[in-house]
Amino acid sequence: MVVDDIKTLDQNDPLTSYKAQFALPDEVIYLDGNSLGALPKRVSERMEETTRQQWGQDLISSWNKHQWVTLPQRVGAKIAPLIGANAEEVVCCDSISVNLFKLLAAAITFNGTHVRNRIVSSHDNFPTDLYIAQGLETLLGSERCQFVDVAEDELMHAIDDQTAVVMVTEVNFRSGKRLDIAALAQKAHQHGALILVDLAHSAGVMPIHLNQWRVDMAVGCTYKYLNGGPGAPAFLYVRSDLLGNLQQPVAGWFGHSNPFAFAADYTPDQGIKQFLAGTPSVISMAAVDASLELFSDLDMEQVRTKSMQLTQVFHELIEQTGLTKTLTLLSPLSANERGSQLSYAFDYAYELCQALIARGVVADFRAPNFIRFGFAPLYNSFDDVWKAVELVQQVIESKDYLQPRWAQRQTVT
Ligand SMILES: Cc1ncc(COP(=O)(O)O)c(C=O)c1O
Ligand SMILES: Nc1c(O)cccc1C(=O)C[C@H](N)C(=O)O
Repeated sequence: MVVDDIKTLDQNDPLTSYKAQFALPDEVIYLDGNSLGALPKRVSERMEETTRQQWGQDLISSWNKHQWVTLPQRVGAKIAPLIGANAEEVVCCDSISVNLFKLLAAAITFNGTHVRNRIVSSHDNFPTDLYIAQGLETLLGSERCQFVDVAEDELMHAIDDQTAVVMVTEVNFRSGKRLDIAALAQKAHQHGALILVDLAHSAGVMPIHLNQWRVDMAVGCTYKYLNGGPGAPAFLYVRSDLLGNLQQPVAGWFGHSNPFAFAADYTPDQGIKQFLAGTPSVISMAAVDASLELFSDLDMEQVRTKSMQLTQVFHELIEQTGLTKTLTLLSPLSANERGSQLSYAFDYAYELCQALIARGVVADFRAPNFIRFGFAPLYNSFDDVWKAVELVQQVIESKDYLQPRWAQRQTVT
């Protein structure tokens, strides 16, 4: 592959105009959109309007005038087509962690008997997913709720008649490996279990077909490929025919059928609104709402095609420059089997990551020893990939990663 091939790829990129929609610094090659997505310019404009006019001038009347009160459902409805769901099956609220607690607890109580008491997951899942399941087991007791975590490859075999809910993340945050969600859903249903999918590393970067795959419940975040900003609220999906049959444990007033009646007793809403708990974080959610405008005309197949090309070209260049002698690919070799990231193991991954950041290439390090490059098709170009690999080569060949100054560890890496 030569630089002219890269130019041709950029010239033929149907998504090339999207980059101008983002406020990225000129000198930075940002390959960390899988941790925190870049800032869309329209989000800054919306923040200005939401704070200055809606909050500043219209004050409390904005709950009605600007429909703040229905923002979780309206934002959920915008996320729905991106995940293959109907508008009334999705709400935007809380964090993934809190939404997992609500849905796992609802799934365990839905499936009722003490015989069907297991949450099955893989021990390579994102830690918060594991912690929430462990916490629920502690809360309910292991007779009522037993958490079983197995190797990712063993998931299919671990699903049995004792399984109440299978909890999986579509794209593994370490390796980037993609699971076959339709197959897992089928296996869960054969055993009478539900399936709950974490879409943190999939939403906004690949087509997702929750209804078609027959997924019962899902969660995802909006701060990665949906570019909603740091700490932006998460989303939650429940299949329509389960709505009304599940009861989530955080029975807050925003999940009440009529919150502004201020009744003393809790009557849950029968729709997706039941999964809300308290007052929505209006400002953060307005940011998500604005960012989602970027996705309204997007063809997610096109996004996926470019995402696969970006990871493919990056790894081809790593191979071509002989860097695979130093960096060991942790992600699946086939682009089709991974999400929009590449992870490489290297004993000096932390130092390499710091030396790259100093040169304007932002990737991230994950303990104990790997560097992760995330590719956001809306604002990463093939030229970014070319330049990033050149800089990786420069740092590795010069052994600059051995400089003691890179070894100073930060809390968030
Ligand atoms: C797969 C996955 N699940 C959950 C989380 C965290 O969720 P939250 O901080 O919104 O609770 C992350 C990353 O932050 C993640 O990668
Ligand atoms: N959610 C994050 C945060 O609040 C601070 C720093 C990083 C994150 C992340 O998104 C981590 C991410 N989920 C990961 O895959 O590692």
